Amino acid sequence: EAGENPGRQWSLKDFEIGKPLGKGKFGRVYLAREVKSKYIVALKIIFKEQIEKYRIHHQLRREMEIQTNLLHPNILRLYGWFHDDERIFMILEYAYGGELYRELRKKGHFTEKQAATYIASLTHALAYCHEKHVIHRDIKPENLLLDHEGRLKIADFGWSVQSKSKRNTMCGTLDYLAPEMVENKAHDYAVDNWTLGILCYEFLYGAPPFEAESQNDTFKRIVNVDLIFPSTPSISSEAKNLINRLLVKDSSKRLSLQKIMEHPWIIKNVDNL
Ligand SMILES: COCCOc1ccc2cc1OCC(=O)N(C)CCCNCc1c[nH]c3ncnc(c13)N2
Repeated sequence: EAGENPGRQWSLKDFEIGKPLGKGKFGRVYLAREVKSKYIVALKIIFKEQIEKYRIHHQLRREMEIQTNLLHPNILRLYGWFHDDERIFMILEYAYGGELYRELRKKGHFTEKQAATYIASLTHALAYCHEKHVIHRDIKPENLLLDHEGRLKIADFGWSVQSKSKRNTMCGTLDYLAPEMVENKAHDYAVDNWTLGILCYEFLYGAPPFEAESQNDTFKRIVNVDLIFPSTPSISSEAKNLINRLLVKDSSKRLSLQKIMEHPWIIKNVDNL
């Protein structure tokens, strides 16, 4: 399998490129097959001029070092990478189920059982990242993928940082950003806990809680934690309790990842805990 000899130098001639899987800000992802082993992978192709233009070379390098060292069932594997004169190629685990948000748009919203299962998977993956001093900071539905068994995989670590200290660089779309980030204050691991609250709400209602016409209105709703639970779909009080304990302005008062795993809504709705 592609990961067996990580040290070896890969090149484009080792792969047959298949259908495009999607287009991101900095690159396109394709289905691909390693010629000798016939192993199926995803190949993310990023143009070097894009990297120079957006001056994200060091960030991309950090992201690839981080993702190579992360080994977790809910984190998309980065098996290795190579480059030619104008492109960088990332050899990634292929997620057959594609992007989770397509699933969310198709279904409108997930059942409480499905939402709780995804939140538990994300919590496990984040606990693992925080143990390795990695803050993801940019978890949003299009960076969440599903494998052939419908298991959640976090893909893009574009904004992750290997950090012990507090960070305060703006990043990501506003909807998922915690108050301390949109207020450009120093922030720490707890931003990922806030994002779990945003995603839990979005999985259950089909849209993020602070969505608004303008970025400025979203900004105001986030910093005021202007949280409203619509009457439909009708959601259990346990689910609302979890969301209320994650979308807390004071980052030190947000429910910890450990406490999320022990929350009654998770215990009640997730099978293989
Ligand atoms: C700096 O980059 C770090 C790595 O980022 C990614 C790795 C793998 C990705 C996506 C990644 O970033 C987000 C992105 O490019 N899009 C939103 C466009 C493509 C969406 N994926 C579609 C997809 C379907 N089946 C897949 N199996 C594996 N990986 C996939 C996909 N995508």
